[in-house]
Amino acid sequence: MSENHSKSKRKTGREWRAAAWAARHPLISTGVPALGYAAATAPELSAAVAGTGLAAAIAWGRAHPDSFDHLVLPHLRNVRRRWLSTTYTGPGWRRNMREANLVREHPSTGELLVPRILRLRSYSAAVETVWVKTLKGQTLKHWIDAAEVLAACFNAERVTVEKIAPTRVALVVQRREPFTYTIPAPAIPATVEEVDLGSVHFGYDEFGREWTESVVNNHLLVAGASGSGKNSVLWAPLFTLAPMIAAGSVRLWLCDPKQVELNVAAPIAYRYASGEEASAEVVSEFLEDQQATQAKLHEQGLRKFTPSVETPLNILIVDELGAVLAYASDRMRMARNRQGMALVGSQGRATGHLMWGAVQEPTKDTVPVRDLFTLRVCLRVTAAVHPEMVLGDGARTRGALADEIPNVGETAGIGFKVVERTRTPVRVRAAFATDEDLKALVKFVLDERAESDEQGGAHLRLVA
Ligand SMILES: Nc1ncnc2c1ncn2[C@@H]1O[C@H](COP(=O)(O)OP(=O)(O)OP(=O)(O)O)[C@@H](O)[C@H]1O
Repeated sequence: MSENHSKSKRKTGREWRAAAWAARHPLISTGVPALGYAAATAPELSAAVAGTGLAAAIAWGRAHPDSFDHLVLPHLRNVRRRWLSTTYTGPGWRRNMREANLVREHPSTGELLVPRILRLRSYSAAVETVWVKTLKGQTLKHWIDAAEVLAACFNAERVTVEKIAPTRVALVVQRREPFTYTIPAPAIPATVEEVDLGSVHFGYDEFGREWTESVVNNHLLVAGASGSGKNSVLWAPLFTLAPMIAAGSVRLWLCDPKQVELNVAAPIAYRYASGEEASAEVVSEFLEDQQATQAKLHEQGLRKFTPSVETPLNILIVDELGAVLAYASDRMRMARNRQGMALVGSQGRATGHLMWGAVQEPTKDTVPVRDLFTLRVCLRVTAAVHPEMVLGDGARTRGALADEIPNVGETAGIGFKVVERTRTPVRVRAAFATDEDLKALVKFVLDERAESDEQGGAHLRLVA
């Protein structure tokens, strides 16, 4: 009998469906009638209240654009996108779902079953996220396969899909390039105490949020074609670290095999190597330093270090990993570099020995130690296989279309990183340091050191 009941051919009545909709949208189902009632019974008072509210909003927006854009605009955008565009409301949403093959007929009633929107948030003018309750039996793959059609239906540049719960997905809809401006170099903190190594500024993400990363626990890999702006990703964090570089609690070991990119930072480096041979020496010295620190920590019975002048955080920055690990003429030297960097990659984090490297061609042949990098950024690349190589399996399908970033100067520094917890790619842009910014950074560090010297300070001296 219960079987017969579950196979009824009659659809749920309209009034019950309307009641369910009203219960799911209490603001609209109570607010709209209340407004209608107020307008009908006290039109003058309603008009005065509405007019005052509008005037106050305009005044706020003009007087304090920052707080208005932060507190009010996102809500207005949410309402506009969710309720005032045909993309996500009733018939439009149904049509889009049908185009993308994401609807189904109820087996017994023949009713059209359509995935339901749970929530929409428009974090920036360029991007919105739509949480959707999927139909029974739909998998993440169904949605990922439909992403391209959805982007076309939504009139968006890109749609990426993220699984939130067993029957819920989030669609990240990118309407246009969120980065139409260059992000200026980060400010230099005034003192060491203001530096938070767990949250170092790199730039901004597509949602308009600050892009920060921990530099204590990560080896950083930046991949990108020539001119994609790899250096900006390596430079940006140095601004936040500047007071610690000055104090000697962060030491930079720079390898500049191409002999052009990093030399401006040579005066503030602990070690600076220009050319392949010197770079190999720095890599091997770095490894020796790591091993000496391991022995020291072992002697002191410590399992972890805390960055300080006595036990500094060491960062090995390699401008072109290919030149150090793959393209050089001396095979023995390359093998030593690979072994050295593999040991740094696998054991360095415990002693504060980190490696940051840039690479144009992120293949295993070029960067055999690729998997040891824990923080990876993929800027514009030249092949569709590169985003997956850098960001992990499935990254491109999830929306990391780094190979589709146009090869024009305006896109430099734009790329993707992956949020570890959800494996969702997020579009980011690195801050860009001009030559003047870099000179100011070097000057800051040198001035701080000079001042500290005058006061008998104990920063580690330049050895390069
Ligand atoms: N984050 C950024 N924002 C805006 N413009 C940038 C950014 N990074 C770089 N650029 C611009 O792009 C140009 C190329 O950048 P850069 O030389 O760093 O690229 P690259 O990837 O290191 O190239 P190569 O591998 O050839 O050295 C820079 O001269 C600068 O004008």
